[in-house]
Amino acid sequence: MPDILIQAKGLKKQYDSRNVVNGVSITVHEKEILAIIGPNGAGKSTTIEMMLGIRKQDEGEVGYWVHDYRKSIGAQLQATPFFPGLTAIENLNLFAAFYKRKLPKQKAVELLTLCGLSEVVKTEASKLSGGQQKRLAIAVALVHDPKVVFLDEPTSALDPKSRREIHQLILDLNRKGTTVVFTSHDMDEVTKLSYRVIMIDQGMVIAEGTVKALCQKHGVQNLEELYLQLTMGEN
Ligand SMILES: Nc1ncnc2c1ncn2[C@@H]1O[C@H](COP(=O)(O)OP(=O)(O)OP(=O)(O)O)[C@@H](O)[C@H]1O
Repeated sequence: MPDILIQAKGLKKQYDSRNVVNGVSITVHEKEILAIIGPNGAGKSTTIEMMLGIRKQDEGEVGYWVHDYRKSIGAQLQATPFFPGLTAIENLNLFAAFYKRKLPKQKAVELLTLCGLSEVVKTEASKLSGGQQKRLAIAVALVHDPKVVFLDEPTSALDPKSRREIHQLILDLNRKGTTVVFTSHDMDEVTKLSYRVIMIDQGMVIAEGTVKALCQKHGVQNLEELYLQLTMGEN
């Protein structure tokens, strides 16, 4: 088993006295693609934000492979605030500066091209389409060559072609050694991309393993069936 990069243990978070994350433990291994799945409101984003250190847990702890982990983790969250009036490439440069990096123009254009944004390099970020903004958020997450990247619903709201391109981007990144943790509601996408899946429901981990092993264990044909079986009876 490759090295452990991040180990979250017993994470709990309450909002308004409601347990939205209720004892979640997640281990992220080096060079894997880990999918975190579960119904709307299950607590996936909150868990990710606690793992990123941007939301404080009420209980539990998160351990990292290095002390200064923020320098080596990238994140595309569901809403990435871009800077108004700045173009795609200017936003990228600004985010690079936050990491104390100077992004050479060629590298910035390469990254935008990798994320399918070569034609809108100089377009104001706020004028990009929803899907293009999502791609820019992914580019921003990669600006400092992170060792681990968290992508929260990287393909939601994308058209099928863009979705495929993001799949390829995730696979390419992983091939180059980047560890990827992502969330998705698309079970085919999860099956195609992930080495391992963690299913969260009502703030708790209800299943964990490879898609193949989980399907065998529960006697189902595919991940969607498993998902429906394990979350049945909920509204
Ligand atoms: N800042 C907040 N204040 C109050 N409640 C919150 C806050 N953030 C999240 N919640 C609530 O916590 C619960 C879990 O939200 P979270 O965004 O983690 O779910 P999720 O699994 O990522 O859902 P989705 O798949 O819809 O993105 C939801 O009921 C949500 O309304």
